Formats: sequence, structure tokens, C-alpha cells
Amino acid sequence: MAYIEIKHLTKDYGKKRGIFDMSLEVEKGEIYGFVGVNGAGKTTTIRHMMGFLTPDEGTVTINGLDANKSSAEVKRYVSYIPGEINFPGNSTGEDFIKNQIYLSGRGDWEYAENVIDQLQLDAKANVRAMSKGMKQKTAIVSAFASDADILIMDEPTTGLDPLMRDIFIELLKEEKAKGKTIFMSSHIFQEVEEVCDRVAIIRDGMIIDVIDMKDIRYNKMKTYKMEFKSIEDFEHFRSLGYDLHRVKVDDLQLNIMIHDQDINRLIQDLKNFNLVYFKEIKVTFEDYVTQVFKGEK
Ligand SMILES: Nc1ncnc2c1ncn2[C@@H]1O[C@H](COP(=O)(O)OP(=O)(O)OP(=O)(O)O)[C@@H](O)[C@H]1O
Repeated sequence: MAYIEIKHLTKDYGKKRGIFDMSLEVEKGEIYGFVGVNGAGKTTTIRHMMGFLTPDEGTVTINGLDANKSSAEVKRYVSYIPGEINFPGNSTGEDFIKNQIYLSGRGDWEYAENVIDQLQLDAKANVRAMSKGMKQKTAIVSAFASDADILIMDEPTTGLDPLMRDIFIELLKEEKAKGKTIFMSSHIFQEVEEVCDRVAIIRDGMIIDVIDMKDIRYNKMKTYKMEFKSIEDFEHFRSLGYDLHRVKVDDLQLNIMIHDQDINRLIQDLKNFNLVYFKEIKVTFEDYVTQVFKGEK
């Protein structure tokens, strides 16, 4: 059984809003991304995982326990960063984090200090006086320092500047190295691409694709773009039977899709042609998702 299992989860808010017949599995030790536009259903799904919402249909199980019926027990395994952070009370960030570590029964203040330093958080500030970014950092420190087995995070980098986002990504990698299981929603393709093992794409409350990021990172099908010096060369190359795309006759440019195993043949063939340039077009995760949304995948 997977560490986190969502089976046929449905929460129908009417007028096609909510989540519908959603199923996914997260293995222990995975970083699992959850990507979709605003209103797609990410937060609703995550709230079910935390046991805050009761499903209309279906189940969420975490480590074999029903996330709704056994929510108190499940929370022993889980650290959570909500999408909207509102700290209760009037304490400093430091006191809040220490309290969370205490409640977790496992956490580590020394590690918290390390993360505070890395994120350059003024933890002495009162949580009520904190900016959005400071609140986000406080939530991140407390989630990481609580040393839970599972981290569930709803758009955890909201409010962080790009430098802090990079530090956060590095911290995530450290958590993964410790064997933590991480589920995070995001709309920032770059961060998802960098850290996630698998990514589910959600649209209109339904999962429309689950991508193994290895297929994107280590895709053996490559696309190269080239421009020819003469129309004769351009036409001659077109007659060789390669898989061509975006052929622009006026610019003498085209893209070729080719498997790595055929690259030597291409290089041999190209010796006979005069080129202006030749470059690889990298397929990013964003390109892939755009194709999924356009129905091309
Ligand atoms: N309590 C509720 N009552 C009625 N509709 C709701 C409720 N909660 C969420 N919805 C609707 O369900 C859909 C999914 O919302 P959800 O907040 O899960 O999306 P999201 O992907 O997290 O979006 P965002 O990135 O904007 O937070 C939206 O259309 C939203 O308006």
C-alpha cells in the first residue's frame, strides 16, 4: 500500500466546483508535486489529506490510516503548511516554532535555528507583525523542524523571493535525503521541475495527467533547431525523411525530433550541409504542461 493513497475522492460544491473522483498514490520517500491553475482543486484536496474536510465520496489514507476518521493519529506523521497562514495568538516566531516542536514530540530546535539562519528569518518578531514572506518562512521552519515523516504543503513558496525560493528547494532536497515524503502544490513550474519525482496535473477538480519527472529530465527524444544557408540545402534536407516540425520556408529554419540513438546518423548527414546554426530546444516541464492543457499529450 502506498504511503499516501487518495481513492475516488469527491467533494462536490455544486456548479462543477470541487474535486471529482480523484485518485493518486504517493510512495514513501517521494516528492510529489500537485500542479493546477487557481481554483483547480488543490487546496480542497490537501484539506482532505489533513482531515479538515469530510469527503462526499472516496477516501484518503495516510500510512494506512483514514485521514478523516483518524485525523488526530495521522497528524502525528504529518507537518503541514497551509496556503493561507494565520498564526494563532500573539507570540514571537521563535516561541511559535518552539511550541510546534514541543507538540510534535520529535522536533529539534538546533535544526530550526539552522533553517532560520538559512532563510534569514527574524524569528524574534511577533507573528502578528510579520509580512507574508516572514509568516511563510516561520511556517517552513516549524514544518521542517518538527521532523514529521510527511510534509504536506500548499503553495509553500508563496511570498518568498527567488533567492529564498532557491534556499527552500535546497532544504527540500535535504528533507528528501532524510527519507521524508513530501506532497506540495505549486504553480511555479521551475521549482516543481527541480525537485519533484512525480507531478499530478489537476484541472477542474480532476487529475488529467501524472508525470514521472524522469521522463522529462532524461527524455531520449530530443528536438534540435537549425537554419540552412541556402534553399537548395534546406529542400535537400527536407527530403531525407527526418521527423520535422515548425518548418519555416522563408527563414530556411526547421526543427527536427530525433531519438538519441539516431544522433550519429544526423551528424553524418549534416556534414553535407551549410548551416547558419544548430541548437537543442530543451523541453521544459512548463512546455509539457502547456501541451497537456492544449490536449496535445
Ligand atoms: N467551501 C467551499 N464552498 C464552495 N465552493 C468551494 C469551497 N471551497 C472551494 N470551493 C471551490 O472549489 C474549487 C476548488 O477550490 P480550491 O481552493 O481547492 O482550488 P485551488 O486549486 O487550491 O486554487 P487556488 O490556487 O486559487 O488556491 C473552486 O472553484 C472553489 O471556488
